[in-house]
Amino acid sequence: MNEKPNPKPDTNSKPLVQVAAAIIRNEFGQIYLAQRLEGQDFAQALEFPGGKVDKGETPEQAVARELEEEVGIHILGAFPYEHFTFEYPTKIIEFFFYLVEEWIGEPFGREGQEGFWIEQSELDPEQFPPANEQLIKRLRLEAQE
Ligand SMILES: Nc1nc2c([nH]c(=O)n2[C@@H]2O[C@H](COP(=O)(O)OP(=O)(O)OP(=O)(O)O)[C@@H](O)[C@H]2O)c(=O)[nH]1
Ligand SMILES: [Mg+2]
Repeated sequence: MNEKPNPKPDTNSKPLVQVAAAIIRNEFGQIYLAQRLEGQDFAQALEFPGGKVDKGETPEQAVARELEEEVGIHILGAFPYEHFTFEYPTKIIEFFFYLVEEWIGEPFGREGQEGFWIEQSELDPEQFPPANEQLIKRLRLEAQE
């Protein structure tokens, strides 16, 4: 065959995954974070609770379901905060991050993961998966306003 080399990286073969996650913020301006478990990608990293959007679900439905499953809270509202895609070596993720400030229940690691409340101004991008960098920077900046 006489195919020309393709100068662009072959991103088309990577699966595209939609992920919905929440910035859960309490009245003291602290944010609830979970620590990813052994066996998950980016194990030990901090994350915003959430997960993959299922077939037939909207991202908003997904974030509500994931928060019930992972941290045991029932959210009363979710406001779109950031929407972006990030390319990992093996997949491309489309992220839907929501700000959640009203919920019923007290978040805890329902799947055995550790949970922490951290001051918004003290979030550290290095503790999160690489996709979160810009988001963490924005949250830190907004905490100083
Ligand atoms: N939940 C969550 N996932 C994130 C964040 N940042 C980030 O890169 N991810 C990535 O997004 C993907 C979503 O993952 P997940 O493991 O939470 O998905 P899930 O809850 O549906 O879990 P499962 O696949 O074990 O059923 C993972 O590849 C994860 O590394 C984040 O802040 N929160
Ligand atoms: Mg998850």
